[in-house]
Amino acid sequence: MERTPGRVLVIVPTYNERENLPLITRRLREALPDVHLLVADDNSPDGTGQIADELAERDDHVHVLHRTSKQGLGAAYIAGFRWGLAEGYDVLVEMDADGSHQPEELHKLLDAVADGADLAIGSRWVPGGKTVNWPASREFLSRGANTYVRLVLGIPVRDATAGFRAYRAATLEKIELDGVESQGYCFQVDLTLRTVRQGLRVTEAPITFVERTVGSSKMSRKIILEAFWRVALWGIAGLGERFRPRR
Ligand SMILES: Nc1nc2c(ncn2[C@@H]2O[C@H](COP(=O)(O)OP(=O)(O)O[C@H]3O[C@H](CO)[C@@H](O)[C@H](O)[C@@H]3O)[C@@H](O)[C@H]2O)c(=O)[nH]1
Repeated sequence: MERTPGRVLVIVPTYNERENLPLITRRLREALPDVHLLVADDNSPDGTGQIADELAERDDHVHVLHRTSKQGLGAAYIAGFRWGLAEGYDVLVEMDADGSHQPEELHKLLDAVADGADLAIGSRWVPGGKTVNWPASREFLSRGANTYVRLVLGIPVRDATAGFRAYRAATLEKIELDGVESQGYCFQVDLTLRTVRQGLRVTEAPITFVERTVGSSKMSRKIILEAFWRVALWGIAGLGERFRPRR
């Protein structure tokens, strides 16, 4: 039986996803008809924003946030979270537009939240999780990045870079979104770390990540470097906290 932990908003950040957006919208609406969708578009040159507007005109469960320029995944999600919190949603979900994250698996994350998780992560690297058609280089990078994160930050999460996740609204309210500066994919690690450090409950549910067949990844060297230096700095800051003399 389907269980929902309240009003759910799925936030989909988009940059040049005109072909993917109608398909992912249809799949989500069919899989979970009650959930709402917010498209956070960074003024995509390919007209994704206009496609989103057309979808929203036909369906009152679809909403659009138009942003002025490409400012990274993290900034788009923060804007989406703020919109969702102001509108009173109980659960805010992150999901890619390109079909890598399957709407048909979203119920696993919502079940985990209904069972008490403050953050439920759709994980490729727990038993039962997997990837389909992902190039070996991307798998190597993702596994390496997660090992680096675990070693440097010591957080007990197998897939801290995963982008399919469900947050309780209360979690986002506690983790001080104002202080988040990460722009690229390390945004995912940043929010995981903040959630863990608040003593909140993080659950990983196994998912199948399917490599996109249309459009292209926005992964770049800049995104990898940002993740590398930010994680190192968070690790050093954490060590400083641990060894600070107590008075
Ligand atoms: N608005 C906005 N959207 C963006 C931006 N950059 C990427 N996106 C959107 O964010 C989603 C994910 O981007 P991809 O470029 O397709 O990601 P990926 O390489 O497949 O990376 C996936 O794996 C990463 C590593 O595990 C994850 O960290 C990431 O979230 C994602 O799931 C897509 O819907 C894409 O359009 C941006 O600057 N602005």
